[in-house]
Amino acid sequence: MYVPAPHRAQGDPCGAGDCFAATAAGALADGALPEEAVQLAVAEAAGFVTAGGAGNPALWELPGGPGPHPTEPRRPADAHALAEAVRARGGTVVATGGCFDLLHAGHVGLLQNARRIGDCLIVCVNSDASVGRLKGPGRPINPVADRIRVLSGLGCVDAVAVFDEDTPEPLLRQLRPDVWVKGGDYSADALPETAVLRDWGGRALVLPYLDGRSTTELARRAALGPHTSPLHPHR
Ligand SMILES: Nc1ncnc2c1ncn2[C@@H]1O[C@H](COP(=O)(O)OP(=O)(O)OP(=O)(O)O)[C@@H](O)[C@H]1O
Ligand SMILES: O=P(O)(O)O[C@@H]1O[C@H]([C@H](O)CO)[C@@H](O)[C@H](O)[C@@H]1O
Repeated sequence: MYVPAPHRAQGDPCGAGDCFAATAAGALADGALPEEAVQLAVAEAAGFVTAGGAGNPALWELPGGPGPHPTEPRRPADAHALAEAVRARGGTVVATGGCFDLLHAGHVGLLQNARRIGDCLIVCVNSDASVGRLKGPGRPINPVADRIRVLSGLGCVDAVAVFDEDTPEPLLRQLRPDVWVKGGDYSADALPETAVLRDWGGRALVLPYLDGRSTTELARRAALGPHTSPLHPHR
């Protein structure tokens, strides 16, 4: 399988192989297909070389300098700073958006697949007021602080940003992601975000939809309590 580098990387190639190997191994460990892992590793190594390779300590030095570091919990990055940093090293910024009220297997599959597309995944989450206007009375079930915490706990999510408007366009104009992702319950051509991304050459994608999973359905089943029928997990 031949995977061309996304761009001709000018810089110190020292460390590019290690960057490739580490990225590919991590992607495979996250469940990526071999071809996905190789594509991701090629893009990451090209970005590493462009950003100065092993000669640029900022790419490999731990915050606070060399030496043993406590395994402190990963703090969610600031979405705007993350997008800037990834773009500066030639990486691909992927973003998605939604309410993510009661997180379910469909959400997690979408987020994991979205992360594999680029070099970071930023989740744009509707504020509580925005969810209430969109989803109706009694929503959100989970306040935004909890929705942020749950999303930030997923290894595939690098940062979360909240927006209060009815649609994420103003936030997208600030983040300028290369790729905008939604689930298969949407059509990319019909998304209002598609036109916004086109302003800077970005593109919108829809990814596979896991049938039978939705927050609404989860809430309905939870309300039925023990009388609810079992979900058919194979679907
Ligand atoms: N079953 C699913 N499989 C894949 N993606 C999904 C699934 N359900 C929702 N998504 C995607 O997750 C994102 C957040 O959607 P949302 O929070 O509205 O989920 P939902 O479960 O449909 O919620 P609700 O039932 O409240 O409408 C959207 O991009 C949506 O396309
Ligand atoms: O969780 P949902 O219902 O997928 O989130 C909504 O998605 C809309 C979509 O991106 C089309 O614009 C968005 O406009 C809305 O603000 C919610 O995020």
